[in-house]
Amino acid sequence: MSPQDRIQELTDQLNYYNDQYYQHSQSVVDDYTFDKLLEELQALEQQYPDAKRPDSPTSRVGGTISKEFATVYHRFPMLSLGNTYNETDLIEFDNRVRKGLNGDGYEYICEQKFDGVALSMTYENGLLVQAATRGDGVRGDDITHNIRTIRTMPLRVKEGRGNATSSRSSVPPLFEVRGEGFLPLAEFERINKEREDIGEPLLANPRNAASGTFKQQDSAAVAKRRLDCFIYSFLSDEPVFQTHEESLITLAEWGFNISPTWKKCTSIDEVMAYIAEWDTKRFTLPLNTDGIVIKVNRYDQQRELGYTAKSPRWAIAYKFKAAAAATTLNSITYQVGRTGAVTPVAHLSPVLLAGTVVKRASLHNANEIARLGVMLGDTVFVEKGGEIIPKVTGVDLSKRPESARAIEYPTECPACGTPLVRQEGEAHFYCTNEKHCPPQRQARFEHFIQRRAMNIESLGEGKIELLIERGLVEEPADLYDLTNEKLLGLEKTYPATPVVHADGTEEPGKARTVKFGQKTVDNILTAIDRSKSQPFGNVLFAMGIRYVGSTTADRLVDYFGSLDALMAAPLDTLAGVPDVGPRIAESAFAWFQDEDNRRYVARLRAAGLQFVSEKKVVALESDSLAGKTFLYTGTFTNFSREAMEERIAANGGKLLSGVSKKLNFLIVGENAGPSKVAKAQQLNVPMLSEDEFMAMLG
Ligand SMILES: NC(=O)c1ccc[n+]([C@@H]2O[C@H](COP(=O)([O-])OP(=O)(O)OC[C@H]3O[C@@H](n4cnc5c(N)ncnc54)[C@H](O)[C@@H]3O)[C@@H](O)[C@H]2O)c1
Ligand SMILES: [Zn+2]
Repeated sequence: MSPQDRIQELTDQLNYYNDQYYQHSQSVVDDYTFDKLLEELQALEQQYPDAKRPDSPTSRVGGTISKEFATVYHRFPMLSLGNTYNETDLIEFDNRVRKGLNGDGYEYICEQKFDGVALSMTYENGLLVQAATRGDGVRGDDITHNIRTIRTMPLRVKEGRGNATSSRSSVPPLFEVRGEGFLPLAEFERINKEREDIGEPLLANPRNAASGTFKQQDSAAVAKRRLDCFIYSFLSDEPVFQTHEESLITLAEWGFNISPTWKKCTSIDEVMAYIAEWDTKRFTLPLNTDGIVIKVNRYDQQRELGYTAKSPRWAIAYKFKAAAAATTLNSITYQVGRTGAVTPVAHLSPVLLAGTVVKRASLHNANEIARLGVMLGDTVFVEKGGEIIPKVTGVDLSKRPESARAIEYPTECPACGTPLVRQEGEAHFYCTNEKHCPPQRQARFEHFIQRRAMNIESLGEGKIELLIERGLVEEPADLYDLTNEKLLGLEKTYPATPVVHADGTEEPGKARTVKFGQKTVDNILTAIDRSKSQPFGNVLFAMGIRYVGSTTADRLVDYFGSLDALMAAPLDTLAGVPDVGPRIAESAFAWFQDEDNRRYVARLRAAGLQFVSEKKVVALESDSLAGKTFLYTGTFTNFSREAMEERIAANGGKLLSGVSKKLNFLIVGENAGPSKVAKAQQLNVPMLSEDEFMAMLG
């Protein structure tokens, strides 16, 4: 292929990766591969400038803006960062800085390169007035209402302490801060556990999950995922600070969330030491990072060095290659989850990876095994993102031993022998023996006792296992037949699992004894009794219907008010409930048709659980809004949120949760969400002012 053709090919390929990455929150290739291809394109374009295309990814910031949000123009362009994976380039960068500053002394500030989504926040008179994504660097999406859900993002800046020693105690009337929005790892794990629990496909990684969440329309749904943001820069028309360091210190005083991991370095050697220090320490942070950002500290020097079309000349990102290690795949076991999904787990020869010993890694599903082409006995690469369990990412075919054996994916459930099935479009095989498959049964109990369900967590940590084993319980309804007599004195010792240390030595680990003393039994019986007053939404969630997570359960409860109404509802009605849709509706409908499930529900009812919503029923004032659907956005002079919702209900109207074709009216208050308004315009949904709405009430 000619170099010119290669330029065409790379441009198309990289533009496609960018589109997937920024528009669809998906990484088709890993960052290292992407960056190497970009480097190749850059080198070719330098050699053959005539072949360079105007849409080349080397001279543009990767993202674009979307139609779903209002567009905002950035006051200062949001650029990318030059990056490198090696120290030689870093020394070259340092040389360029020195040359550029003509022998003037300089310092660097080193920061973590947080792996999330770039955000820009504008403050006017101390108030957060606008927040936007980077978009194409010039224009971004207005996602102010989503950013307001971030608890660490000040809506109002804390005024300086009035120590009057510098101009920095007073907040300038107009400024912008930039930061990285992210999903904390613990939150990512929580969401995925919940998704697994209700049978939803898992989110691929925290970065993609964060970028997908920031682009959601419904900020109530965004608020449920506890996004966070680290601020790392300050911009204003009037000079406020002399150095980046000063801005970081002051922004923290103003109430911004500044990661305390930054450090001032006076030489490139100190920078290297900082990089070495964080190479493994970064895995202790609450979020993923993928490198270190090195910035010239003084603002006047930053201005002197200036910018390329795409990135500042005064900063560079040193990127860590994903932490990877090679080891042997010894065996695979298959785990069965609550919904019967079978997940293969790779058992490896212990290997040190980013400071911890890894013995197990995730292989996701049968498709993934086929995609990797992996065999037992192979040398495999394992990689660690921030996730707890690392993943197998490739095979070293050159090391395949003659004894390597093909992986035979089980055709029967490893726990109960039921033939496995796979539905069209599903990645997992399932064991359909929902009721009697032991791991599914145990997981059903664990689901039932969790805090957001019946809150009987004193039964955790091996106790359920023991109750099942002794034949005291078969299904969660049996919990309500437990007595002091049946429980007191039960005991079992679980064997130790060996612990492998970083130096390869092994320790036998500790055996664990589960014991039902009087105090434990009292706690359990009290919690079981108290669970009878858990609200109906929790009970519905506890039943463990596939796809019915706790939010969906609450929506169904809000709509139907009682289990009888829910069970009597035809499929169409179920599917019409806001945020439910056909897939969940079918799952719930089928579940309630099943004889066994009906019997189970009857037992829970007999045990005295809540099957009716306690939500107060609003007395009907008029039917002036009958048959009409409403949504409101912003704040109102005459109504609080609750009052607004009550008036709609009391006059026969129905509240929807988002702008759709089903919406009849959008009531627009002050500070209305621009995305809701834009969507309503797009769908031709009429908008009402507060006065117009009051007139409709009559
Ligand atoms: N795998 C793929 O398919 C694919 C596709 C497109 C892009 N990418 C990756 O994304 C990179 C391009 O993304 P980019 O343009 O956002 O550049 P970048 O990620 O290399 O660097 C710029 C970004 O770093 C972030 N950042 C994090 N911590 C920071 C800090 N302390 N100070 C300043 N900025 C900080 C900001 O969001 C900023 O916008 C590529 O180099 C590649 O690695 C991957
Ligand atoms: Zn089974």
